[in-house]
Amino acid sequence: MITFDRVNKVFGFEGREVHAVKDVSLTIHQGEIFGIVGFSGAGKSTLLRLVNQLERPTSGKVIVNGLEISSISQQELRKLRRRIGMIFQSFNLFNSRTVYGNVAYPLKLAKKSKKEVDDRVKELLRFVGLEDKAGQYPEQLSGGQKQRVGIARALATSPEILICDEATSALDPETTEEILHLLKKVNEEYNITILLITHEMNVVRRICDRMAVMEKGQVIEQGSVYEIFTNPKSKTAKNFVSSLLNDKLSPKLLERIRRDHSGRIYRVIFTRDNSSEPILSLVAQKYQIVFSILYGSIHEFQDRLFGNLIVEFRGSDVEVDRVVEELKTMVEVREVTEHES
Ligand SMILES: Nc1ncnc2c1ncn2[C@@H]1O[C@H](COP(=O)(O)OP(=O)(O)OP(=O)(O)O)[C@@H](O)[C@H]1O
Repeated sequence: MITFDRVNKVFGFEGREVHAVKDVSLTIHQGEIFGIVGFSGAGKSTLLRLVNQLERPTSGKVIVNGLEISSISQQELRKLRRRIGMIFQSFNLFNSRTVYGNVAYPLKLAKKSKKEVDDRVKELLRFVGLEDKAGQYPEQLSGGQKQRVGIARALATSPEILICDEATSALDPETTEEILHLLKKVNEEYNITILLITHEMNVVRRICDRMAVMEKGQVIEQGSVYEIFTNPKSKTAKNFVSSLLNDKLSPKLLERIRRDHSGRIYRVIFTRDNSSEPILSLVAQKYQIVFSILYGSIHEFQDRLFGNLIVEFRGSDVEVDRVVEELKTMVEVREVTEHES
């Protein structure tokens, strides 16, 4: 659906060159929600802007629906842009137009009849839950409502792709949840492929199927969200993941745990679709030892669980060794050392 094939983008800036996108190769499949994360300046926005030719690549190919877009005519480009909707962190609504007027705008540009415009605007306002706000102006709306208008407007011309540029970064956590839920509905009910950029791992965890991590213009890691969250390879991905999973033990915390707990301490990682508690309880019961969960979390990734727990086992060395051996057949277990914390 969208393919970046060894794409580079170099900007000339105050007499020097900025290599904003470096040799990026990436494929986003039809119907998926794909997230790109990275720190500020990593090149995410530039990569997005290459998809609808707001930027042209310095080298390499950007292919959208089989079309290599740097070689298409102006007319084809206009058509392509109608098939790509876009929403922004700052909503970019027309303040002088009503909610209705904002959503109707791209339809009028596409020269739809009055009835077609009216039917479509009403359908979309219903879809985003704003039927009763049609006559209001953006300044009368909350941030979440404004983004709903942004989404309705982006969907007006029935695009196949929706590009989201930090679409929830200006919203509070509860409103973010509502907008993510709406984006998921856009993806499922209209079968629209979504490409989003964000610096919030929670956004990716909640709705994306696959993801890429960018750093200094390059894609340094890509894969399923579950894969990257449960087994990040690069230092940057590890940092992003632990910011959300909160799974790092500071040396201070480890010291306190050691002081307060005399048993042997292990990190237990669940990456399968089984719940942590019964496994730990069953094995502990079998060998008659006691365990306590000292720290950690269990996260849900769409329909899969990931648990990362710090567990103390109390019993004789032989018993604990047996428990650990048995647990290792089901989950990942490793002794917590100063080094790994
Ligand atoms: N038009 C431009 N002219 C010159 N340099 C640019 C231009 N656009 C982007 N850059 C530079 O390219 C690099 C990547 O910027 P980009 O905006 O793509 O990163 P980003 O990951 O989206 O960051 P942010 O999250 O802060 O928007 C930065 O160093 C930026 O300063």
